[in-house]
Amino acid sequence: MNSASSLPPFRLIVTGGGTGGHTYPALTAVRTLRARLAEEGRALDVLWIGAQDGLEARVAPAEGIAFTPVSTGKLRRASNPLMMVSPSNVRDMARVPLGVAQARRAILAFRPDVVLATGGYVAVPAGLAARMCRRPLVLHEQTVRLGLANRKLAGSATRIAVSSESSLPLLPAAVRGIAVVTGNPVRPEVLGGDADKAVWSLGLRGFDRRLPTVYVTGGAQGAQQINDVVRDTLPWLLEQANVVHQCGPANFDALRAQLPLLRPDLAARYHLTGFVGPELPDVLALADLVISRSGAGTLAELTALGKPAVFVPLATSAGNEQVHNARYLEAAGAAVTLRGDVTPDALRAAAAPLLADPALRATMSARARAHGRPDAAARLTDLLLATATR
Ligand SMILES: CC(=O)N[C@H]1[C@@H](OP(=O)(O)OP(=O)(O)OC[C@H]2O[C@@H](n3ccc(=O)[nH]c3=O)[C@H](O)[C@@H]2O)O[C@H](CO)[C@@H](O)[C@@H]1O
Repeated sequence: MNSASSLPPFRLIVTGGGTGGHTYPALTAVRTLRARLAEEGRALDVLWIGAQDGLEARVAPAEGIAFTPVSTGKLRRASNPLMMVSPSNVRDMARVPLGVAQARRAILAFRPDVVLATGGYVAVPAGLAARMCRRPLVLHEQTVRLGLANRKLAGSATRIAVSSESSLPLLPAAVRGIAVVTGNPVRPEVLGGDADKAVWSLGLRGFDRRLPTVYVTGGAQGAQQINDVVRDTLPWLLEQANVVHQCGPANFDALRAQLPLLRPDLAARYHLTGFVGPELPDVLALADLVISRSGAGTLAELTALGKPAVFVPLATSAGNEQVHNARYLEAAGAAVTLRGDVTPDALRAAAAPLLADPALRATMSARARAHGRPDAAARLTDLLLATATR
């Protein structure tokens, strides 16, 4: 018998979620750590502390990960500090102490070797509880600047993993010494998609494979602004491309109601969906061009795969983080960013050269790939193992 197999299971608590951008890096870290430990004959026990209404509440059980929901409140940003004292903020902030108490109970019972927090407001109670229970706490930040949850937790962290070197000078000086650049983990299956499988599994029989395929995505919840501009550009777009449009579950019915307005030959090249689930890798493999928000998760995936993109950044996210993300790749010649009013004319002007010129897409693809970090999950796993108490 391998002597390593007599080691007790490694015990990990992950916390974070709400959106895909915070949920999938945690999921990828769990999978990578599990595989790494298995090579040493060691098991991994995991508990995910999340919010009942977050994406993580579906993702963790589907992965066979034990899930404990805790109470938490949205941390709203406000340019005017007085706005922070709104009734909804007071109500939400009052939920955090209850969440800390619930998370503390879970941590004391589970006795993790390390706690990984990947952001989203649900990470705050569990991160604070980790500190109270004196468990090592690793934060992972996907975006260039620390998000609100990670800013609240930075003082409690043992290590802070960031996704790019450009984050380091932006960190509070007091925590710069505990920061490590790991990159933003991308789910391994995202890198191994099959375009033909997407056509088959999504029933895209009307797609014309001689034309490029555009994947439109607004992030897990969809983006109204992208949906509106794509809807208004659709007849033109479908003259020169197939389109897979992920619109967000809440927006699906309203958009579907407009489908009969499309010419049938064009409608055959259009696939509308609320959320792209397990078939995401195949859809990405099929895509020649992506029109999307510039959230950190999407960017990590598009650069790892080398996909040319037209970005429509969410301009109100903290510190205009999505604008920064998008412009960074645009400056590298890997993407185009829509600025100012997001009109059909602006989208047509940005997409037309890319749809017309496969050589241009190939050049942008190579430039995007140069910014990918396929080893991010392995680096984050190294950090978790190095920070664990046992
Ligand atoms: C509105 C908001 O607060 N956005 C933030 C949120 O992004 P948000 O989570 O909305 O978006 P991201 O781009 O980071 O991640 C989306 C993830 O969901 C996946 N996906 C999306 C749609 C779909 O149908 N299926 C699917 O699997 C994507 O492939 C990706 O893995 O967290 C990011 C990471 O901290 C931040 O950079 C964003 O600014």
